Amino acid sequence: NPKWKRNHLTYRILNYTPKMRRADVDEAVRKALHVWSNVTPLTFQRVENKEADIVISFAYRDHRDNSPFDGPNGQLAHAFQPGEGIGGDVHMDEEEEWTRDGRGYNLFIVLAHELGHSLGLSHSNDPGALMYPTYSYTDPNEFHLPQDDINGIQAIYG
Ligand SMILES: CC(C)C[C@H](C(=O)NO)C(=O)N[C@@H](CC(N)=O)C(=O)NCc1cccc(N)c1
Ligand SMILES: [Zn+2]
Repeated sequence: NPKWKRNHLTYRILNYTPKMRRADVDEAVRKALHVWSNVTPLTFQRVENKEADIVISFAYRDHRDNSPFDGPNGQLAHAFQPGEGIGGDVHMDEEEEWTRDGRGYNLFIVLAHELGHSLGLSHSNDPGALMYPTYSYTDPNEFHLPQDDINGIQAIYG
C-alpha cells in the first residue's frame, strides 16, 4: 500500500453540498480527519485557495476522473490513494442525501471511510470495520474507530 511520506498533511474543501450548512460540512470534515489523526502521528492543516495534499469536493456524474458517479445510492464517494496530484483526493457524489444525522447518508461517516482510502487503506472484510465496503450508520457522537481499522492504519503509519 502506498503511504504519505510526510506526517503533516494539508487539506482543502473545494466546494460544498447545498444539502447541508457549510459549518456542518466543515465540522464533519474536521471530525473525520480526527478519527485518523487520533491513532497515528499524522496531522492535518486546512488550506484555502491553494494546493493541498487532500482535496475534498462534491461532484456530479462524469467529473473527469474516469469514475463517473451513478446518481442516488450505489457508489456514494471515492478517494484516491496517497500520491501527487489527484492522490489523496476525495470525491463525494453530490446526488446523495448528505446529512449530519441518521437520514440518508451521514457525511461524517462516509468522509471517515473515504479518508481511510486517502491515507492508504483498502477495504476490510470485517463487517464491523469502518473500511468495510458498505455503509452503515453510527451516531457520530458515539463513533469509535473499530480495532480492525486501528490495526490497519497503524500497520502503515506506526
Ligand atoms: C468501488 C468503490 C468506488 C465503491 C465506493 C467506495 O467504497 N468508496 O470508498 C462506495 O461508495 N461504496 C459504497 C457501497 C457501494 N454501494 O458500493 C459505500 O457505502 N462506501 C462508503 C462507505 C461509507 C461508510 C462506511 C463504509 N463502510 C462504506
Ligand atoms: Zn471504500
